[in-house]
Amino acid sequence: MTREPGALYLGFDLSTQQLKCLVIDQNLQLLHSESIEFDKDLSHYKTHKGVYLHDDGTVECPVAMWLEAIDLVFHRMQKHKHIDLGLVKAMSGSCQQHGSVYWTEKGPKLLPVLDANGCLKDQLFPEGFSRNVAPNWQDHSTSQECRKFEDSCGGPAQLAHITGSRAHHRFTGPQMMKIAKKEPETYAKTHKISLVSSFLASILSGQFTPLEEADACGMNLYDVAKRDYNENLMRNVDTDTDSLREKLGGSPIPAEEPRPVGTLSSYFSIKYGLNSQCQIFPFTGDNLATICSLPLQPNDVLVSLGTSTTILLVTDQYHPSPNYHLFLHPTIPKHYMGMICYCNGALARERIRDEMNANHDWEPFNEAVASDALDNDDEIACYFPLGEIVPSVPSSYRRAKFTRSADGNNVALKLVESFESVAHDAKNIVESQALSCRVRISPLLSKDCEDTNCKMSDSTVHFDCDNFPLSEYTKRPRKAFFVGGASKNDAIVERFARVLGATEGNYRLETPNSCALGGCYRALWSHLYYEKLTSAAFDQFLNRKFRWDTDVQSLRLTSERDWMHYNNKIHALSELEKTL
Ligand SMILES: Nc1ncnc2c1ncn2[C@@H]1O[C@H](COP(=O)(O)OP(=O)(O)O)[C@@H](O)[C@H]1O
Ligand SMILES: O=C(CO)[C@@H](O)[C@H](O)COP(=O)(O)O
Repeated sequence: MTREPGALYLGFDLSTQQLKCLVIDQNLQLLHSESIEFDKDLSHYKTHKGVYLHDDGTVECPVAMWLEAIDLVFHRMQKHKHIDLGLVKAMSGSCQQHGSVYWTEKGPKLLPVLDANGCLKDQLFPEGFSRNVAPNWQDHSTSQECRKFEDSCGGPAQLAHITGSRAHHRFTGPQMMKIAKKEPETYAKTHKISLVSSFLASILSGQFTPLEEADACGMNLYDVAKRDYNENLMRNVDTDTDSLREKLGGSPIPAEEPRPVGTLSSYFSIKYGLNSQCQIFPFTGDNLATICSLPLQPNDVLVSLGTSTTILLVTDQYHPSPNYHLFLHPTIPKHYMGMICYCNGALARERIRDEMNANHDWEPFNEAVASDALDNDDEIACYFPLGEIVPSVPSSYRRAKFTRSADGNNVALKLVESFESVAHDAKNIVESQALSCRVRISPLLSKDCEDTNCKMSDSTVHFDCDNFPLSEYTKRPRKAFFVGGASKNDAIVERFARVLGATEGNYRLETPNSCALGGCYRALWSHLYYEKLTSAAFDQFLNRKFRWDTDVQSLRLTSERDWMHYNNKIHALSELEKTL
């Protein structure tokens, strides 16, 4: 491989609560990290945890805030003298999945002519956008639209078969349908629609950029096997499907093809001293970028402890099911990303932390989570301050004590208002979140994956201990990798690891910004591949370059005994979910 000494690569992540940007060199060495926290750094938008949450379940983000954040992140990076932005050869990155940005006819025309003496927000907002806000992935307001999507193709299993997922509130198709029906004037004014990922790529490249194919799988509109939009599903949004295709910018950019969407907009090169030839490669969804941050092998699981908790793995099998999501892999041909996503991850844990300690200090929470003396073996609970995705239930809290029959086959639950102390809630929330991941990822780990998925495909809400033996839910992953904001918390990660029970090791990525890091790696590999400086495929490239000694921290291996301990709670969780 030819070297380009001094070259730098940027990876962005426009996630729920922050815009992050990482800088790496050609050896994958992390040189700098910058982050804009929306609530704190752009507090005039009055977001709470990056979003506006409405009573009817609508959750949205202000587009103008993102524009300000983009300028601010470059402004701050420019101040760091050890980073020469002029050496940046390529950028890529990721954004929260499913969110959509609505452009007026004028919007895309403004992009190439932005004046570096002004700022993004003042020149693009409001006339560039037909909607001031973008739907956020935590939105729960599209039940009717989801039903329509599933009915229009024969049900959840059929929709999952076509698009890789059953209908989900947050998916872009149902969200666009809601806007088209409930805000017809807005929809009529909409000339183009971006996913958050293609929005950021458009801003950076100074031209409207089509969707990236892997991220397009999060819409309930894209036929994964045919690699094209499904006309029948598109009609749920707009009967004029040609016009909808046009709004989406035509066919998505093939996921695995490393070709730049353009070079950096002159707005950024002039204003912040970047190289005008810097290549912009496609941006994707945050979870899709996360799997590019690690050399994952079959049966490895990646646990992303961001605002959401998501559990991810890579597979070459397309065996869709309503119980999980499959997306095209963003960089490896003929591969897919399996995913299970929970809304109630970090924010639900924070609520319990704050009940234990008004100073938002994690210490008391961690003490409870790490404690083996705190006896909660007969307790099970679900903590869903927001409506949950899996199981698909409205906002709810349930706590129960349980007993098992002598033969272990039956569980009797007794719902309770509270446990002995909030410390029990701390340990129970981490255990139940991890246990839900464990049982639901199990079919994706199976060697006889095809059979298992077929058997499970009707059970769209609950995993089901009545009809399937415990062994269906007790497959152990090979390695578990922990990433995201909460992965720096030893107590949470250690407890999660014990429940998941990886057989060959538990690891924490040294930088919690795995999505941005995956973006950096994609930018670097794409640039080298496109410039014919490497012929290695992405996975070969990463396997060769990944530095196990510095990029991940190896954690305690889970013992068989620790892992078996949690078999006892699986049946109880199944029973508890039936009460939701
Ligand atoms: N030390 C910590 N212990 C537990 N959780 C933490 C810790 N530090 C950060 N977090 C959690 O990480 C979350 C943010 O994760 P991050 O991956 O940065 O979010 P995003 O979804 O915006 O990408 C916060 O909501 C917080 O609950
Ligand atoms: O909706 C999903 C995945 O389907 C979420 O994972 C979002 O992509 C946001 O992620 P974070 O802000 O938690 O990183």
